[in-house]
Amino acid sequence: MTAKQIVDRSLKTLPSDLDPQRLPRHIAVIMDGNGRWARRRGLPRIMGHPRGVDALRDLVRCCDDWGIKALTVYAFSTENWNRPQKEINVIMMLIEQFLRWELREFAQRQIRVELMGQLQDLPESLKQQTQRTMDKTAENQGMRLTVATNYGGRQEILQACQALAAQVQQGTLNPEDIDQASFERHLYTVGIGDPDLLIRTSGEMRISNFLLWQVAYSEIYITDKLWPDFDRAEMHRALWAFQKRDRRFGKVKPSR
Ligand SMILES: CC(C)=CCC/C(C)=C/CC/C(C)=C/COP(=O)(O)OP(=O)(O)O
Ligand SMILES: C=C(C)CCOP(=O)(O)OP(=O)(O)O
Ligand SMILES: [Mg+2]
Repeated sequence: MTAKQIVDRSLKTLPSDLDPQRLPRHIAVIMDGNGRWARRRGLPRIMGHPRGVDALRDLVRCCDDWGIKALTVYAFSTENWNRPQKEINVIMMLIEQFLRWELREFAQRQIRVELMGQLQDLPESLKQQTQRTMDKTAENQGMRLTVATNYGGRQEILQACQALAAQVQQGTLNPEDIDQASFERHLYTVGIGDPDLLIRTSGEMRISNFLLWQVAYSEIYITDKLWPDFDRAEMHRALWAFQKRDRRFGKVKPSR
């Protein structure tokens, strides 16, 4: 075996200092910093987004190789419509290409892909590709990849409230019976659950309207790396940091 093959193989397996029994089941990622990555190279900021897709492709492979069960990535927020139209078009085109070009790999790896957000407001061709990709991967039994597109946490919570209010109005639900479980059944993440680990790149210390309800007890890992520079070494650091955390969920440890 050549040195390169040895390195390639070692990257494919979970690093030996990580405990496979204590991996986060669900990881969510705010892929931030594409614009700054391009500007730092003297390029127009939209040139960062294709590099962002490359980083996403490798993250999907990495999570699948290392045994992560669910990955949710933030591709376009409800607030991102306020960007220049040219940049919006580039991001929409890249998401559509990603959903089309990766289909073969999704099949090989048995990855089930879904989009979440206000999908009805996306461009027609992206909506069609979304449907095709979701249909073609619906039966896959491996990792679940969810791409948050035209997603806003506040909007998600509001639409859950509207759905519950409609049931109350129809007389099929008592307001007193609304609890966390019934509320969560109306969130996009139904069936995937809350992220155990939330990663944000590019050093910003904020949530930016991502998974507001679901991150209540997520561990948060923020790196200064810009999204296009995010790689397996950084993922290794994020998982290592996660495994060092003491997740208490408001309780105290029995010995304390
Ligand atoms: C699913 C898929 C194929 C996605 C397409 C590519 C991709 C990674 C899109 C994310 C878009 C976005 C708003 C990134 C944040 O960087 P930024 O533009 O906010 O960068 P900045 O903070 O440096 O300005
Ligand atoms: C990664 C995505 C899709 C949205 C969050 O990044 P933004 O760049 O839009 O967030 P802010 O820094 O403006 O809060
Ligand atoms: Mg940004």
